[in-house]
Amino acid sequence: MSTTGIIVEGLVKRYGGKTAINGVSLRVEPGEIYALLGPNGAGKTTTLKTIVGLLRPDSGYVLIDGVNVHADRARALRNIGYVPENPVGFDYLRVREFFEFVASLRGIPRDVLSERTEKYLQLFQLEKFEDSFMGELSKGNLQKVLVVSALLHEPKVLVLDEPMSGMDPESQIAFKEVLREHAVKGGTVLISSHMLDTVERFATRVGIIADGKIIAEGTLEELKRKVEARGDITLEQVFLRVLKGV
Ligand SMILES: Nc1ncnc2c1ncn2[C@@H]1O[C@H](COP(=O)(O)OP(=O)(O)OP(=O)(O)O)[C@@H](O)[C@H]1O
Repeated sequence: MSTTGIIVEGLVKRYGGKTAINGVSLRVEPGEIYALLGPNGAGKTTTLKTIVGLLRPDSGYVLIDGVNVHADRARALRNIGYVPENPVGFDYLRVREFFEFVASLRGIPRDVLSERTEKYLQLFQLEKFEDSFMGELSKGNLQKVLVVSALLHEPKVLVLDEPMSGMDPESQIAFKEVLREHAVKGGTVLISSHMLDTVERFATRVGIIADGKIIAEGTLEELKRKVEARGDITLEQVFLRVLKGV
């Protein structure tokens, strides 16, 4: 069986006595955009942080393109672009300097960096902020800068925690296009979101998590069948029915 993309098996993560995720398993193949949905506190952020190696699971494992994240984090990270839920920057670095810093960590040559930053700054309407300090940016613009920084090394796997929450509509459109393009080229995308009407239009598969467990998973059509819905029904309605156990 192929081990490319994301493989998550039996993840359990506890914070002290509290079990945040309890046996989460999922697979995201190259070419897929998998949306992880769930109510507040369901365990989305904990799952994503564990997948990118920021948290160590109490049990279970994660393979990114065949590399065990918790056994060989440095190697696994080469293939991951991660955008955290709460954007945090380096207040006294200019946007341009931040990208140079990321490029030096990632080993991106100067000419490649300038080509990529030009492309993404334009795409996300960030050109005029290139010389701004990160600490001066609005939340949405900081979020976009972090999205760009996660794309700079063109990772195979993107893990994105509610990346669109602060973005204006034009940037959301550009962002969705970037994700589609990434998937079409054989990349893998795992995204958490509360924006169900948006997710419905670009996710190829959806997982619904509640109380630390994936309670339903599939394409929108498969989920509709699961809740025995007939006719036109939105992802939002499917989501509510799954949570109610209908
Ligand atoms: N650092 C922490 N210490 C203790 N408990 C935590 C910590 N982080 C999260 N939790 C708890 O773990 C559970 C899962 O939280 P998590 O942030 O993963 O959920 P989420 O689905 O991302 O929520 P939201 O949609 O509100 O962002 C919640 O009960 C939360 O209170």
